[in-house]
Amino acid sequence: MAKKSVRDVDVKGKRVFVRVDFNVPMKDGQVTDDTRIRAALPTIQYLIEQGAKVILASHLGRPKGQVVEEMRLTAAGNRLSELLGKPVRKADEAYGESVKAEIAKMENGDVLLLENVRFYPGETKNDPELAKAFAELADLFVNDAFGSAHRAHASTEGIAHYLPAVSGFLMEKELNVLGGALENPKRPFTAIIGGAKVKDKIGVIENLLEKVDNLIIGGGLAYTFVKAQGYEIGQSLLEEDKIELAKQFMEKAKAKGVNFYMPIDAVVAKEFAENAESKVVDIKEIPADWQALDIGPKTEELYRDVVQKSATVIWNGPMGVFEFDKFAHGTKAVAESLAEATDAITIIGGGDSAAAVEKFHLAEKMTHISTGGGASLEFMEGKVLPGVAALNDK
Ligand SMILES: Nc1ncnc2c1ncn2[C@@H]1O[C@H](COP(=O)(O)OP(=O)(O)O)[C@@H](O)[C@H]1O
Ligand SMILES: O=C(OP(=O)(O)O)[C@H](O)COP(=O)(O)O
Ligand SMILES: [Mg+2]
Repeated sequence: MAKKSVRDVDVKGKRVFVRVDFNVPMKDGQVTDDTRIRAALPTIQYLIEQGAKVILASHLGRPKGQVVEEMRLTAAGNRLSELLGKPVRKADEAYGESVKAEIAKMENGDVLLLENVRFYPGETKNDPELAKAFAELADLFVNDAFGSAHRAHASTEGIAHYLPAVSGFLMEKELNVLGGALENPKRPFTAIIGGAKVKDKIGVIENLLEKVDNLIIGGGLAYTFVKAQGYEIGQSLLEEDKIELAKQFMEKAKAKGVNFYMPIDAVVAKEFAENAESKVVDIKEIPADWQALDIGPKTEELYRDVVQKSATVIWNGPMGVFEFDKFAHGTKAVAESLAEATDAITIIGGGDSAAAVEKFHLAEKMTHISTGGGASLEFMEGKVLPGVAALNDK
C-alpha cells in the first residue's frame, strides 16, 4: 500500500524528526564518500524551505550501545553543512533534556543533527522507551533512511508508533525505482553479492534463487561458500555456522537451474593491511596463514562474461577490500563490466558499493545507484521493510 510522503502533510513551524542514513564510509575522522548525505538533501532542503525545524537522526557504524568517539556524527554534520551552505548544529546526545533545550532554541528552517542513535542500547533493540524519547522531541516523523529500512530499530520503526509518520523523498524514490526495475525484470537476470556482512546477507540468497538466472558470489561472503565446497580458506572471512546453509543454497541453485558462480582464484594477503604482501592463488590453494582480500584475474574474466550476457544486473557488496588500492582491482573490474553493459539495466546498492563506484568514477554509467545494500536486497527478495511498513498509509 502507498505510504504518505512529506508532501502530504503540513510541516511549517513543526518540529520534524527525520531519520536519515548518514552511515557513511570514514577514514581518519573524515567522510570518504558523501553519497548518502547528498541523497538526503532533497528532503532536508524541502523541509528548510517549508519552514520546518529539521531534527536529523542517524546511526554510524555498529557501536553496540555505547559511545565510541570515532563514531560520532560530527564529520557527517560538517559535510552536510557544506552541502547545504548553512550551519548545522550538532547535539552531543540523541534525546533528553539537553536536546530538548537545543530544539527549543530553533527557528523555522534551522537544522539540528542528533548524535549517533546507536550509542544507546535501546536503538537496535527497538526499545519503546527510547522510541518515545525520540518522539517527544518532535511533532512529525519522516523516514528518509532507505539504507536502514530493513532494520526495525527505535529510530526507524519504533518512533513511527508515537508520531504521524511519513516517507521522505529518497525513501519514495528508492522504492519506486527498485520496485519498477524488479517487477518484471528483463532476462537473463543476474545478482552479484559480496561485501562483509555475511551473517546479514547470506539469508537473502534463498529467495533470490527464486528470481534470478545467474547468482554471482564475491567479496568476504564468498569464502564461507568456498569452505562449504570443502576447500581451505586460511584466515579469510568465515561465518562458521553458515557453512551448512551455503551448501544448501548451492544445491538449491542446481535444482532450480540457476547458474551459481563463485571465485575460481583470489588475491591473498599476509595480513589485513593496505600494503600487505600479496599474491594470486587458485581458489583451492589458499595458504593456511594468508587471507583472501580480493577476487583474482580469472574470476574477473568469468564474472565479466556473465555480466555481458545479462539484461538486468543487481550488485550489492564489493568484491574485495577496495578501500586498499592493492585489493581494489576485482571490484573495479566488476564495476567496469557493469558500466560496459550499456544495454542492460544495472542497479548497484549499498553504502560501500556506492562508494566504490564513485571512487572509480563510474557512477553515471549505472542505471541506478541505491543507498541501501542490505535494504535493497531484502526489498528485492519481496520482504516488507519494517521502516516502510510502520509509516502511515495514504
Ligand atoms: N574478501 C574480503 N575480506 C574482508 N572484507 C571484505 C572482503 N571483500 C569485501 N570486503 C569489505 O566489505 C565491505 C562492504 O561490505 P557491505 O557493507 O556488506 O557492502 P555494502 O555497503 O555495499 O552493502 C567493504 O568495506 C570491503 O572492504
Ligand atoms: O550501511 C548500511 O547497509 P549496507 O552496508 O548494506 O549498505 C546501513 O546503514 C545499515 O547498517 P547496518 O547493517 O549496520 O544496520
Ligand atoms: Mg556497508
